[in-house]
Amino acid sequence: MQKPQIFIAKPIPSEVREYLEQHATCTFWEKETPVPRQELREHVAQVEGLLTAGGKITSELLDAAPKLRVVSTMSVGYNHFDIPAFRKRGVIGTHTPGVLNDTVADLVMAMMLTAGRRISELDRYVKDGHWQRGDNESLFGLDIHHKILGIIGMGGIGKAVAKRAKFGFDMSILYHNRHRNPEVEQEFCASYCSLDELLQQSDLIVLMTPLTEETRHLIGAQQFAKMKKTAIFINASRGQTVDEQALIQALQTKQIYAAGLDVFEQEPVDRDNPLLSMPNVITLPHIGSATETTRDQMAMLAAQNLIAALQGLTPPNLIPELRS
Ligand SMILES: NC(=O)C1=CN([C@@H]2O[C@H](COP(=O)(O)OP(=O)(O)OC[C@H]3O[C@@H](n4cnc5c(N)ncnc54)[C@H](OP(=O)(O)O)[C@@H]3O)[C@@H](O)[C@H]2O)C=CC1
Ligand SMILES: O=CC(=O)O
Repeated sequence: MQKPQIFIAKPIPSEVREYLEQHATCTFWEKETPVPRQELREHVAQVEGLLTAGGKITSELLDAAPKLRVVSTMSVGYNHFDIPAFRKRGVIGTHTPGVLNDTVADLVMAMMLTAGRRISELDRYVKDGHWQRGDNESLFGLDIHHKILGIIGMGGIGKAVAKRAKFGFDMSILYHNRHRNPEVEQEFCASYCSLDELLQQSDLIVLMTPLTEETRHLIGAQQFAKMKKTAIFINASRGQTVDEQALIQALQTKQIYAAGLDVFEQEPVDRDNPLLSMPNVITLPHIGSATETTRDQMAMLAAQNLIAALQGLTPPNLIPELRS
């Protein structure tokens, strides 16, 4: 049987490359920079399978790809896929849930601790030579342990955060999803509550929902107004789940204490974005899953999803909305 043609739109580890070459005729994009749109259009016009990571897969791109049968993204989020367009054309879409949960949760914990104990700010303070003898109360921060953590989006990553927070830091867990999850409630003694209750009661708030039409700007001015003045807000989901102007205002007016952000409405973030000059805001370049081990696992999973679907099998991680 002839091997399918595939385009791999991002650099991948050599063992994943070898696996793909066993099963398909491959064209690899070798550069770290994203494939320019026109080049992507030319490549997808020739292939049955695409392995990607972030660029938008629109109906216009799918129209330019008459042979394309499968698009596999090396990410758990798939808000860059036009799902109705996939459905209409019968294109299969896959993603990489699970393998990154612990790595993203570690980063969320790191942001909570960094924001609470002001680690970035105080690191700068020492390096800039401001440290003097004596106990300086202006350097004090907030505890994380034994506090109330509210998780909005208690899915794979949310649960990995809850585990660390409950068993590592003795925190009490509140959560808000569209559906209650009795297992989560039992495992972490977590309490289900409305979004408003969670915002009002939590000392730390972690936003971990996918980006959908329902969650776009889920957290805006009204929601920040409900938070405690000592609240630490962490977003590692997608930038568009938060109204960034409202977040800036909440920080400027001290409605909340601090924020940890791995994602922004516009990425890369604008250099003149006010969030970048606030000492109580941790800013990271969307690196939630970015460890070598986890990225290798994600690349292999994305490759296995792609090949399984091209072979007519049900891929391990078919996008939920595309399951029949
Ligand atoms: N910063 C980074 O590098 C990374 C970011 N991400 C982002 O994190 C997101 C979550 O990943 P993961 O945990 O694997 O996803 P899951 O699908 O496992 O969990 C998502 C959770 O969000 C809940 N949810 C969905 N819609 C809503 C809503 N409207 N209101 C409240 N809760 C909602 C779901 O519960 P229910 O269905 O009951 O509502 C579910 O529990 C990804 O989609 C991605 O955007 C992921 C990896 C890395
Ligand atoms: O943002 C990363 C992802 O896996 O989704």
